[in-house]
Formats: sequence, C-alpha cells, structure tokens
Amino acid sequence: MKVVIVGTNHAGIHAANTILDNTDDEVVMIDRNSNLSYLGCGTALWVGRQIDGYEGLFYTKREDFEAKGARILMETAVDSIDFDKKIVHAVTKDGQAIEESYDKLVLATGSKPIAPNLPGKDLEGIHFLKLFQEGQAVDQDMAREEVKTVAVLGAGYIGVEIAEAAARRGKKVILLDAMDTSLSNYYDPEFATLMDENLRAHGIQTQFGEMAQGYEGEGRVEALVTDKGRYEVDMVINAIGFGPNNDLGKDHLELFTNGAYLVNRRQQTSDPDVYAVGDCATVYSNALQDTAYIALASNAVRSGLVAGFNLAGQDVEHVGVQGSNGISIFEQKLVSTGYSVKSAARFGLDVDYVDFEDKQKYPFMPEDENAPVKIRIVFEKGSRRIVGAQLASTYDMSATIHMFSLAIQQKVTIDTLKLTDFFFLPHFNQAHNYITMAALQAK
Ligand SMILES: Cc1cc2nc3c(=O)[nH]c(=O)nc-3n(C[C@H](O)[C@H](O)[C@H](O)COP(=O)(O)OP(=O)(O)OC[C@H]3O[C@@H](n4cnc5c(N)ncnc54)[C@H](O)[C@@H]3O)c2cc1C
Ligand SMILES: NC(=O)c1ccc[n+]([C@@H]2O[C@H](COP(=O)([O-])OP(=O)(O)OC[C@H]3O[C@@H](n4cnc5c(N)ncnc54)[C@H](O)[C@@H]3O)[C@@H](O)[C@H]2O)c1
Repeated sequence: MKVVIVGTNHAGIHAANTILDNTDDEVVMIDRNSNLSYLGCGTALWVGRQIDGYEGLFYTKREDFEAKGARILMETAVDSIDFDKKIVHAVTKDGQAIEESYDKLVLATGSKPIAPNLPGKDLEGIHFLKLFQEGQAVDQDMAREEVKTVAVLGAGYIGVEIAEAAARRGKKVILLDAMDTSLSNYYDPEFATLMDENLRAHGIQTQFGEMAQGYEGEGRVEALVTDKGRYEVDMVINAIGFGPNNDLGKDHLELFTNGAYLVNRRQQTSDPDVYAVGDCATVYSNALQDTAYIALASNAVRSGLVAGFNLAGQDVEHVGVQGSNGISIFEQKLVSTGYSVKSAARFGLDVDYVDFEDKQKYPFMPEDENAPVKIRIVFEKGSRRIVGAQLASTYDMSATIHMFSLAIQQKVTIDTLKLTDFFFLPHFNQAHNYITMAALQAK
C-alpha cells in the first residue's frame, strides 16, 4: 500500500512513524516548509532568552524518516488533490510540478493564524507567530534598538507567552484582548485575573475589553488603534487564534462548523481513503460528549498515532480529548482541562462548580517550598460527571491536571472524587488535600 502524508509537523510525523514502525508500506511525506518538528511552544522561551537557542526545539529530521524507508519531499507545496483519481499535485521549490498517486492519504496540514483584516495590516513590523521563521523574524525585530514598545494583539496562550518574552527582552509591552481578561478561552475570571495581576506586576500594560480597529504608520507600524484608544508602538505581534488549514480538501470533504475536516474516531474523513490529523481536523471532546475543535500539539500527536495505527491495520479508536493545557508565566502557573464555568455555558452544558484554596503542604513545611493552590472543579448538573478543572499557584502543581483529564475521559462524578484515595506525605501535600476538600463541598 502507498500512503501519502501532506504536512510533516507534529501530526504528520506521528502518523508517519507509526506506519513506518509497523508496516512495510510505501510512505511519501510532503511539506512546503524547509524544517519539520518545530516545537512552537519553545518560541517564547527562546525569544525571551529563557533557553539558550532554538536548536533544541526540533525533535526529528528528514534523515530519520529516510532511514526508515520513507520518501520525504520538503519545500514542496501541494497545490491540489484529485480525490477521484487519487493523485496529489505539488510544486517543488525549483518550480517543478510533480504528482504522487496514493492508496491512502493523510492530511496533516495544520492550522493558520487568524489574520485581523484591519487597515494598515501590511505595514512592516506586524508579525504572526506560528512558524519557526516567524519566530526568527520576531526575534530579529526585537533585537533592534529602535523597537522599544511592543503591542501584542490577543491575550490567549501565544499572546501571554510572547508578552512575557518581550518584557524579558526589556521592551515596554502592551497586551490587548477583546475579552475582559487574558486566557478567557481556558479560565474563569477568578483564575485569569491572577494571570492578569501577575503580568501587570511585571510591568506589562494590559488593555482588555478593547477591539483593534487598525494599524497606523508610514511604511512601518507606529500605532495600534482600538475602539478605546490609540497606542504608539514600534512592533505588533498578532495572536488572535488559529483556524484549520482546509485549503486542499474543503470542496471534497465534509467540514465542521469552523471548516476543520470532520473525522470519525479513527481519524477518517468523509472520504474513507482520506485521513485527517492534528489542527486541520476535529477532535471528540469527552467533556462535551461531542465533536469539537481544539488546536494543540498534544492532540496533534495523539491523532497522528491513531491514524497511523489504523493505516497499519490495527483497529484503534481515539479515546477523545479534554483539551488539557497549562501555562507558566514569571512565577504564576495555571493549568486547566475540559470546560470552565464560562466556556461550559458557551457550549450549552448546565454545570455547577466547587472552589477551594489552601497551601500545597502543611504550614510547618519551609515557606519557600510551599504556596497556596487555588482549585475549581466543574461538574455537570444531573449526571454530576466532572467536565472541567482549573488550578492556579506559584507552586508547580501541574501534574494534578492529568488526574482530572482522566476523570473527565472516564466520566468520574464529583461524588466519587470525595473519597478517592490520594496519598499523603508532608514533603508533597496535606492529608486533607485541596482536591478532597473541594470535592466535599459539592452538594
Ligand atoms: C507559538 C506557539 C506555541 C504553542 N504552544 C503549544 C503548547 O505549549 N502546547 C500545545 O499543546 N500546543 C501548542 N501550540 C499549538 C501547536 O503548535 C499546534 O497545535 C501543532 O503545531 C499542530 O500540529 P499539526 O502537525 O497538526 O499542524 P502544524 O504544526 O500546523 O503543521 C502543518 C504542516 O503542514 C504543512 N503544510 C500545510 N499546507 C501544506 C501544503 N499545501 N503542502 C505541503 N505542506 C503543507 C506545513 O508546512 C506544516 O509543516 C503552540 C503553537 C504556537 C504557534
Ligand atoms: N501553552 C499552550 O498550551 C499553548 C501555547 C500557545 C498556543 N497554544 C495553542 O495554539 C492555538 C493558538 O493560540 P492563540 O494564542 O493564537 O489562540 P487563543 O485562542 O489561545 O487566544 C486568542 C485570543 O485572542 C483574542 N481575540 C480574538 N479575536 C480578537 C480580536 N479581534 N481582537 C482582540 N483579541 C481577540 C481572544 O479573546 C483570545 O484571548 C490555541 O489553540 C492554543 O491553545 C497553546
């Protein structure tokens, strides 16, 4: 069998490795970029000089796939697919048109940053932050002496992380968002405002509840204008979310409401010979118990594995996802899974919640290794199954969210959690720990 994979980043890589490790199939991988496996999560760490450089942000290379027998065509853009004849049409970097036939096709074309369609959008100094090359452009622009003020449009994950990086580079940073807090897609205001206070405590100016209306400048951006003000800036980074890159299949495949390729639990699209994985495809949300779109590398990796196993002849169903995520900015850490109270309402879930706050360890433990942890557990009224959790602390409590992720996947109720066995050792936690104490509040 011949499998063609379009897109060789996280999702495509994991599909390819799974097929190559489990079959003798012919695998052809095609990508328009010159690099593969770039961990975008490291861009802010590198731009903010928290790590030495970008070299470690690539975890595999084309030679690794060639060694396993794959053919890999980089800097080759697929421009169309004949789904009836099962032929992929592409153009190499030298402009040569090529064709690849397939028995099975994997679309792993990822996502595109949403581009604000505002006056002045083509001025110099306005950036996006998805590709490695875009990270390099941001890094180089920030190195310029004249760039003193950086505006970041969108206070989601990318925006907050790059705002921290710019502040660490000594820039004055203005972080703007249409919503009233940062990270509003992931956290309720009681948690998001902890991040907002943390950002402000580190000198970042937050302008929330403002809609950008245009960029101004002569050749290069000089100001960002919103419905509430005009901000003089030397550089702008746009980070208002991702949308699925469905260019190749949108006229042939069934799509989700946002344009993502609709896939079943085996990553198969409406065309049984075409699989879609990663940010270009839908996921099954266990919190929602329905199809959803959640662009995360963690989802891309797992969906690639599921498609790979199925193409390798193993019948594997995706268990679904919770959209578990985390962020660590200066000292503040936030992790969440499933839905917040706010996002549950947006998705039509009728929920209740419990809150608790306590120190991670007993107060007799050294102060510098201890800190308060705030937790919220969200559960569905009626079924009482857990559908979300959020934690905030300066202490690294991040691993706790894995348990909540599994709880949502397995439909654990808030009542089960009340008496669930959690180990206790003073070095780590308290006997009446904040998970138990929060769950016990549920009426
Ligand atoms: C700055 C940043 C930080 C992030 N941090 C995190 C994080 O901490 N945790 C997390 O889980 N997620 C994070 N993400 C999200 C994560 O990077 C994405 O969810 C992930 O990259 C999706 O992987 P993918 O393989 O589906 O798609 P992509 O990474 O978008 O890759 C798609 C590939 O397809 C190729 N392609 C597209 N069209 C064509 C075509 N026509 N022909 C040939 N090739 C094509 C592209 O060149 C690309 O290589 C972050 C993203 C960014 C930008
Ligand atoms: N730590 C992580 O897990 C991590 C890090 C980076 C990126 N990612 C993922 O990558 C994807 C893209 O990240 P992102 O930060 O671009 O998206 P996001 O959805 O996290 O945030 C987008 C933000 O832009 C705001 N916004 C939207 N339209 C706006 C407008 N017109 N004006 C002002 N603000 C506007 C939204 O309110 C939101 O806060 C997401 O799926 C994200 O989860 C994850």
